[in-house]
Amino acid sequence: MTRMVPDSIATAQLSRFLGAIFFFHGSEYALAVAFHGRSNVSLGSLLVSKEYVVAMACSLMEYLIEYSLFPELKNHWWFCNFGLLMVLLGEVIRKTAIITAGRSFTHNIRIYYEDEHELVTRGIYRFMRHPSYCGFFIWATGTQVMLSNPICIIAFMAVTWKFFSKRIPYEEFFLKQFFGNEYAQYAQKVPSGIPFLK
Ligand SMILES: C[S@@+](CC[C@H](N)C(=O)[O-])C[C@H]1O[C@@H](n2cnc3c(N)ncnc32)[C@H](O)[C@@H]1O
Repeated sequence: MTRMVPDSIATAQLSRFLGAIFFFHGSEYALAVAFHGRSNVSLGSLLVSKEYVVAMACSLMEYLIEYSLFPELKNHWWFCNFGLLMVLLGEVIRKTAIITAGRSFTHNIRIYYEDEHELVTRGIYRFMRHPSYCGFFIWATGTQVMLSNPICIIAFMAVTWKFFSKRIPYEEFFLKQFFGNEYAQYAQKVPSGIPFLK
């Protein structure tokens, strides 16, 4: 006999998902304002791009389709709770990175050196060069584990990985220009923080 998923479970899962999204974007914007001042922060710091909205809409679609066709797929609470843990861990790693880097952390990659920009190698940056990307990678995958979305778990991991595989070399090209040998030595010693990216 098929075990039906009561609507209250879907409500709880979707509430967690929406809660995670609102918290993530709200806190990104709030931290940007705290470090850079409201007049220097645009709505871009909410980090809501067209591609991102499409990805999240697809994940909701996958959830609703699977919920109506295979409700038992959504009924593994240990798996959803594991996703929630990933979301929390991703948030902690990312926000620790933002707070550690302070004014050196900008949502847009700096392509010109500014006086307030110091090379950060302390705190969480001692263990990985791109902790905020590592945190986002775990957070984004966690949102899909939370929804038990098999297709989007793989798709989110692949798309985010590809995105960072292009962004990191671009960002580091400028960091090497700004900080020269100091950054080159740091990059040799410390891993990126994204699986399979040096
Ligand atoms: C979105 S932040 C991401 C920072 C870092 N990649 C991370 O994942 O934590 C991008 C900005 O941070 C700056 N940045 C990256 N690593 C840095 C470091 N170790 N010290 C200072 N600034 C850094 C870059 O110059 C860029 O303007």
